[in-house]
Amino acid sequence: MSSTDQTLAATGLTKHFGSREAVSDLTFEVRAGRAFGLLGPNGTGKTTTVRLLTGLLTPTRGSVTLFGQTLSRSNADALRARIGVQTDTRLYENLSVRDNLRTWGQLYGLAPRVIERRIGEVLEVLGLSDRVGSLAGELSKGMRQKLSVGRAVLHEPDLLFLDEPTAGLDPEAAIDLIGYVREMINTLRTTVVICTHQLHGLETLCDDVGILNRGRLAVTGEVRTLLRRRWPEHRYLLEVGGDPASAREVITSAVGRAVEFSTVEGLLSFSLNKQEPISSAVAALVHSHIQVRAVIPRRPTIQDLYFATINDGSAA
Ligand SMILES: Nc1ncnc2c1ncn2[C@@H]1O[C@H](COP(=O)(O)OP(=O)(O)OP(=O)(O)O)[C@@H](O)[C@H]1O
Repeated sequence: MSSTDQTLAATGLTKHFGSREAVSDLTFEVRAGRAFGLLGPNGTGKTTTVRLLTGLLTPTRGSVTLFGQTLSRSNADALRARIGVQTDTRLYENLSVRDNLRTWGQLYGLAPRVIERRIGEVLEVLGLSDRVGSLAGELSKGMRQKLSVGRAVLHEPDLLFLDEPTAGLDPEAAIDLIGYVREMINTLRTTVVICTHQLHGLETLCDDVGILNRGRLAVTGEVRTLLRRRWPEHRYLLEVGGDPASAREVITSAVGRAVEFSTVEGLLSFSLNKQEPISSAVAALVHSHIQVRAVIPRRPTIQDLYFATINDGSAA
C-alpha cells in the first residue's frame, strides 16, 4: 500500500487519565475512501480514541499519522482543516439553521459564494431545506443531529468523524443519512470513521471495523475478511413442516456427519461447509416427504462479530 492510500494511522496509541488507562496500544489504519467503524461498549475508549486521532488529546504513548504526516502541535491546525468532526450536537441555539452553517463555513475559511452553495446542497440531501430559517434551538432532536452532520461536511472534508450520527433519527432518516455518507465516500473519496452503537445494517456503510474492548483493540480489519475468517461455513435457517427432529436426522444423514442444530425463532439453524451444498440437504428432505417451507441463508453480520468479540473478551 502506498502512503497516499493511507489517510489515518494509529501506532501504539495509549492514553492514561491519572492511573486509569483509557486506551492502550491501539494500532490500525484507515485507507482513503473507506469507512471504518470504531465499535465497542460504553466507556471502552471510542471518544478518547477520536479525540487522540483529531489532535484534541495528546497521547501518553504512540502516534497518529494523518494524510501521511505525523500529527504534532505544529501541524495540528493545518491537518484539522481537512477533517470534519460531528461529535456533539452543540449548536448556536439562537441562530437559524442557515446562520449556524454560515458561521461554521466562515470558521472553515470558505468563500461566501461557496458557503451559500454548500448550505443549499447539504440541507437538500439532509432533508432540512424547509427549516433553513428556523432557529437551531427550535429543532427536534433528529433535526439537530442532521444539522450537526451538515456542519461537519460543509467544507467537504477529506476525513470525516461521525459519532452516533443516526442517534435520534427515525429509521427512514437514518437510512437516508447512511446513504448520503456512502455517496460522499463514493463520489468525493471521503474517508469516514464512524463510532456507533447502532450495529444493525452497518455493513452497508463500513468497509473496515475496529472493535474496542476495555480500551484495547480486540479485532480490526476488513469486514468481509473478518466475517469469513470467523465463520468460514455457510449458515442456514430452515422452516419445515412436521417434526423438526425428523428433519435433523435426514439432514445429518444427507451430509454424512454430525451437524449441530439450534432453533432460532422456531426455525432450524445449522451450518454447512463449502463441500456440502444446501441443495443436497433440501433434496433429501423432499425425498423423505418433509415439507420445506423456506430456506434462508443466514449471512453473519457486523453485529454477530461484535457480540462474538465482546463475549470472547468476557470469557478471557
Ligand atoms: N477526561 C477524562 N478524565 C478521566 N477519565 C476519562 C476522561 N475521559 C474519558 N475517561 C475515561 O476513559 C474511559 C473511556 O472513556 P470514553 O469516553 O473514551 O469511552 P466511550 O467508548 O466513548 O464511551 P461511550 O460509548 O459511553 O461514549 C472511561 O473509563 C472514562 O471514564
